[in-house]
Parts: sequence; C-alpha cells; structure tokens
Amino acid sequence: MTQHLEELLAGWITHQRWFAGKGRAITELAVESATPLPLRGPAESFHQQVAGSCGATDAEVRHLIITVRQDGRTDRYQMLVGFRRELPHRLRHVQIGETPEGFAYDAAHDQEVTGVLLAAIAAGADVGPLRFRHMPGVEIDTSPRSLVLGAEQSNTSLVFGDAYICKLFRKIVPGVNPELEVVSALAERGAPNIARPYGWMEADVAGENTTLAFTQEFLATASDGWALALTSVRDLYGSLPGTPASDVGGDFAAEAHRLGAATARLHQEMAAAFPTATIDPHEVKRMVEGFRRRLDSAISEVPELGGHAAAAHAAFDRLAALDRPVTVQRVHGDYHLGQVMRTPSEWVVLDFEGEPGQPLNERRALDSPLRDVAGMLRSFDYAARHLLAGHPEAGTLAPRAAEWAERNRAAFIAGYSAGGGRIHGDDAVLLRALELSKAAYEVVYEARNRPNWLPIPLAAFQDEPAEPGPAG
Ligand SMILES: Nc1ncnc2c1ncn2[C@@H]1O[C@H](COP(=O)(O)OP(=O)(O)O)[C@@H](O)[C@H]1O
Ligand SMILES: O=P(O)(O)O[C@H]1O[C@H](CO)[C@@H](O[C@H]2O[C@H](CO)[C@@H](O)[C@H](O)[C@H]2O)[C@H](O)[C@H]1O
Repeated sequence: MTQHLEELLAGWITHQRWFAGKGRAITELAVESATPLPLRGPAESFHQQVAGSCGATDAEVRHLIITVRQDGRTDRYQMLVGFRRELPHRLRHVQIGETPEGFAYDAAHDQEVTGVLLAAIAAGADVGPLRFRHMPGVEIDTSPRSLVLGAEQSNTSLVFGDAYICKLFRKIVPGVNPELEVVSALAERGAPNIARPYGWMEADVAGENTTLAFTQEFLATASDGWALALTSVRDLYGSLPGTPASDVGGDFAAEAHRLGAATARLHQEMAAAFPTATIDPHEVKRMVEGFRRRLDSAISEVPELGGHAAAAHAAFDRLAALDRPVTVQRVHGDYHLGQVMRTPSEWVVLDFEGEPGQPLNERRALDSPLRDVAGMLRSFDYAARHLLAGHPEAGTLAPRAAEWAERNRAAFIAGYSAGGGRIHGDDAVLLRALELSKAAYEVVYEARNRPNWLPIPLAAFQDEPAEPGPAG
C-alpha cells in the first residue's frame, strides 16, 4: 500500500540511531524544503563531474529538511531521500516505504547517487538553496564511490574511497556548525592533531547560514581510540590474575600519556585561534547552577539517578565554595575515546561539534579546557567497565577494570601536564564537578540510546562522598 512520504517518515525516523527525539510521540512531521539533486544533466563541468561520480541510475534523489514536532517543540532533521520504481536488494535495508512516486529509501546509503555531493563540493556549485563549497586551493577527486560508515553515530558519515569522509549532520540547528568553524581555524594555523578539511554544504535555515555537511580527510590508516582502549582492556582481563596492568602486553598507559599531551597541544591551538577569558568566582557559581539544572533535568528523565543526587551536589558545592576564577576558551565539548584516532604518527582529534542536542550558542561558548579532560577521564571509565556487563566473571574482573581506569586516567593527566596543559592545586575540584556533570549527561544519553549501558555512568557517582568536604 502506498503512503505519503511524511506518514512513512514519522514511523521510520524513530528507529534511526541519529534521531534525537526517541521515546517522545511525534505530533507532526512536515517537509520544510525539498531540493532535487541533479544526477543527470547537460555536459557542463559540474554535470560532467556528477556523471563521473554517480553510477548510471534511474533513481531520483531529493535533499530534505524536515521538521518534527514533539512535546510542543520542533526540531529539524536532514535527509537524502531516494525514489526508485524498484528497489535493488542492496538498498532494501534502508527502505522507508512505498509512495506514489515509487519506493522511498535513505539515499545516503546509495553509492550510485552520493557522488553528486562530492562533485558539487569540488565544483563549488549551488543547487537550489544548497551551497556546496570547498577550502581554498584544494583539489577534490570526484571518482571514489561512497560507503556509509558502520559506526553508531549521531550523524551519518559517507566514506569516499580511502580519501574523504563526508559527515551529513542529521539534527539541524540553524547556524555555522562548530566542527567547520573550529577545524577550518585550526587548519589555517597549520595545527597538528586534526584531519585536513576539504569542504562543506550549507543553506539558509530559519534565516541563518547553516552547515549541513562537512568533508574532511579520511584517516585510512588510523585506529580509533575506543577500539584501541578496548583491546587493551581485553588483554588485561585475559592476563593471569595478579599480573600488574603495567606488565600486560596491551598496556595503554603510554598511549594515554601521548593522548594527554596531544590534548594539551590542541587546547593551546584553540586558545590561539579563538578568544579566551577569565570568569570570576560569581560566574563560576552560575556555572555550578547550570550543573545543578542539568542534574535535575537528568533526574526527571531518569529517576534512578536521583539516588545519587546528594553525591553530585556535594561535588558541586565544593566547586562553588572555592571562590576562585576559572580560565575559559573554546573547547572540544564532547571529548571521548571515540573522537580520537591514532595514526602511525600522532593522535588526531575529530568531531568538534560539542554535545549533540545542546543549543549551538552553548556548544560554541567559552568553557574550561578541563571539560575535555573530564570527558576523556569518563571515557577511560567507560572503556574499563563496559566489558563487565553480563560478563560471567564480572565480580573478579571489577578490580582489574578499576586498576585499568586509574592507570590510564593518571597517565592521561600526566601527559596533559607534560604537554603544557594546566592542572594544579584545586583544579581537581573543578575536574570532579565537570566529570559528574558529564556523567549526568551520559545517564540521559544511555537511557535514550543504550539502556544496558546505564550502569556505567551511574557508577561514576558512587565514589563521591555525599557530604561536602573541605573547600580547596
Ligand atoms: N577523518 C576521519 N577518518 C577516519 N575515520 C573517521 C574520521 N572521522 C570520523 N571517523 C570515524 O567515524 C566515527 C564517528 O565520527 P564522529 O565525527 O564522531 O561522528 P558523530 O558526530 O556522528 O558521532 C569516529 O569514531 C571514527 O571511527
Ligand atoms: O560521538 P558522538 O558525538 O555521537 O557522542 C555521543 O555518543 C557517544 C557514544 O557513541 C557518547 O559517548 C559515551 O560512550 C562512549 C563509548 O561508546 C564513551 O567513550 C564516552 O565516554 C561516553 O560519553 C557521547 O557522550 C555522546 O555525546
């Protein structure tokens, strides 16, 4: 039975990993803009590139921005929707449904058509309201075909050959995406530890120039930090009981140290590329109030967290009582092991978007660089603990997990200091408050996306004394 596209999308979108509104009923879904992508055309230069980069296809593809209304709030999402009279087997898993125009499907997965994005970026083309642009002086090879990255993501990334990765932002927030803004500024400075930016797609959304996609160098020979850390944790679990973590083959501490140093360098580059400031103790107290609001809102969504509220407030009280200024600058904002990749020569940092779901002005706001340090410390905890869930020997392995987390957290902080990052004195208080604020965010993230993982961020609150300790 054929149905209207909007009806089909309302059912389909809730099952997509990148859909941020899970668990809330959709009251309305509408198409805000629909732009046909030019897959065939006269032999002008852009269309020649398109012809070279797309397969012969009878598909029609539209770029859509849709609005989704839930709980009285409207969010925007971006999609490439393809239409075919017959859907080949390779695209059945991304079928959206049958419409009067044929089978609708998620065309980000259709390598016969995605080449149009790369060709448009290479040509700096305008396609209806969509503007495709590239960095000055870059040459883009439009011949490679794309594959959708398998990673569970907040967005959808297309990898073209082993040369480019093009991230289609799914939830669209009007404005320039911090990822484009930060990576371009760092690349202009010749900063290390980033992947080279190539180009982007933008359009005016709600009257604002808005980044819709970002293309950068694909690090074909790199491994992501999360995978490397898990290999190390598995090695430790598999080693003879009593073997110290330092003697296990897959020890990660040296890498954690290098990552800390790379993080410090990155913060220095970001401080040089963007403004910095110092916030006075009064503003620090306002920041703490923000942490408390975030905690309260997390508790209202995940009541189980309420049992840990006293411990979190104790950490926040200690920060409020410090009465000292804090240096702020642009930061990564959602820093964890899945955002860093180890190439043969260095750690590279990806995904400068900040926490998906937060308003753009918050994601671009100046913040303590220790927010990123706290994010990575949380990630070491995640890596150590996540293999314990459902493990038959979880009880005996738990102390080993704690040992791994402590060892790598310490190595990361030592590397950060050795690289020139500032952590001293009562920074530990700020760091702990930032860690628990991050853990509150993670509780909500896991409840929405991976309920089995909820115990991991919840455990972060257990080590915290519930009574406020002495300030300083
Ligand atoms: N430039 C790149 N080169 C190689 N792999 C990459 C690159 N950028 C991202 N990835 C891979 O894609 C994953 C998700 O990327 P990320 O930018 O974090 O997307 P999202 O915003 O959707 O979370 C990373 O963990 C990494 O494995
Ligand atoms: O990478 P994203 O921008 O999509 O970030 C979101 O998803 C992350 C998970 O993929 C999530 O990170 C959390 O899980 C990680 C392990 O999968 C762990 O290393 C992180 O420490 C933990 O925060 C991230 O919070 C979320 O914003």
